[in-house]
Amino acid sequence: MGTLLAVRARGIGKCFDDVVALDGVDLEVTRGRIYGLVGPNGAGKTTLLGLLLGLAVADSGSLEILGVPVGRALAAPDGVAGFVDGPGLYPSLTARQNLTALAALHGEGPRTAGVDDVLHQVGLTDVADDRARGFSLGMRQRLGLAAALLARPRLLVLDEPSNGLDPAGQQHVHGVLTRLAADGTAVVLSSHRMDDLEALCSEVTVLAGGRAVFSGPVGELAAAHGPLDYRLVTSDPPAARRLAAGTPGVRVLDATRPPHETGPPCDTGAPRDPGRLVVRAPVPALDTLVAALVQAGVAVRELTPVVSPLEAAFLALTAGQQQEADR
Ligand SMILES: Nc1ncnc2c1ncn2[C@@H]1O[C@H](COP(=O)(O)OP(=O)(O)OP(=O)(O)O)[C@@H](O)[C@H]1O
Repeated sequence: MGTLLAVRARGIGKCFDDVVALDGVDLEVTRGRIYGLVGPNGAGKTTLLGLLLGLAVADSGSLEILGVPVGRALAAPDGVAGFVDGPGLYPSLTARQNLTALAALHGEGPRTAGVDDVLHQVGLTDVADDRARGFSLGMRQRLGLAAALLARPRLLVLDEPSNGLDPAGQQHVHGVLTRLAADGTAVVLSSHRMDDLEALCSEVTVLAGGRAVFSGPVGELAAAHGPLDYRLVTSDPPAARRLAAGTPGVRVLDATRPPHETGPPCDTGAPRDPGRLVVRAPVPALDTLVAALVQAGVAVRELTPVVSPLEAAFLALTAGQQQEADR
């Protein structure tokens, strides 16, 4: 079983003076999978990724990478590549020169990829001879990814690889990562974007205040939240409001409150947009409400979660922990 794991971390702790960046974090990443780390700012994501890259050493706990225990010395574990805090590039060199310099450091061999190949993989062939200085953030991210790919890593570690990518760039990078995983590489990435997680990751760890508050399949995270808030637009808003208020399990919320806010619902005072209703309900109660609306001849024109289930779960999981950490 151990050899199937690219990362096996147990009880990882890391402090910076009196700041507890990681507090007993466990992490298991299987080879051939894309694993997501999410969490609010300061949750500990970059710190954890830095440990995987050998840029820092944990204060406590045990860490095994690609089956090899990580020691106390600062060193990039064999078979691992990636970046945290943005890729390190030479701005005055072209994309190709940056990669050629790195390739020379790696030394050519069966375990390294060619410069042209990685440029092609990340879609930078056309700008290969442009200086990195003039690159947009998204292009720098792609070049950083290309640099990591040179080493043909068995574990790829990326800190917010989607930063600055336009939708086409994002799709391209997703394609690269998906192919790598299909070939057996384990990918660990951090992201603030739930769409990244949904599109890419099979499993995810949610960090808040240095602790893992959720670890498991992305689908389970989406289900890890109670009733969602739904936006309800109908042909007869007053009737819909009355019916919603009378349906067991359905709470009518003030449609003017910020959509991400969780906690007890507000009163049902007149919303700014009287045609729109926001209700909080578990799915069975929502079904009952929709049936009641149809029976009363009220047309349902829109019924959508105010935030995605994944986002709602993320907000609910991290809010309490983060407040605790901030105290
Ligand atoms: N080198 C350092 N020196 C001092 N404190 C640090 C250092 N690196 C991280 N920290 C602190 O450790 C905590 C975790 O930081 P980290 O950068 O890992 O969080 P993060 O989840 O990556 O945040 P973000 O989403 O903002 O990138 C923060 O309180 C941060 O200020």
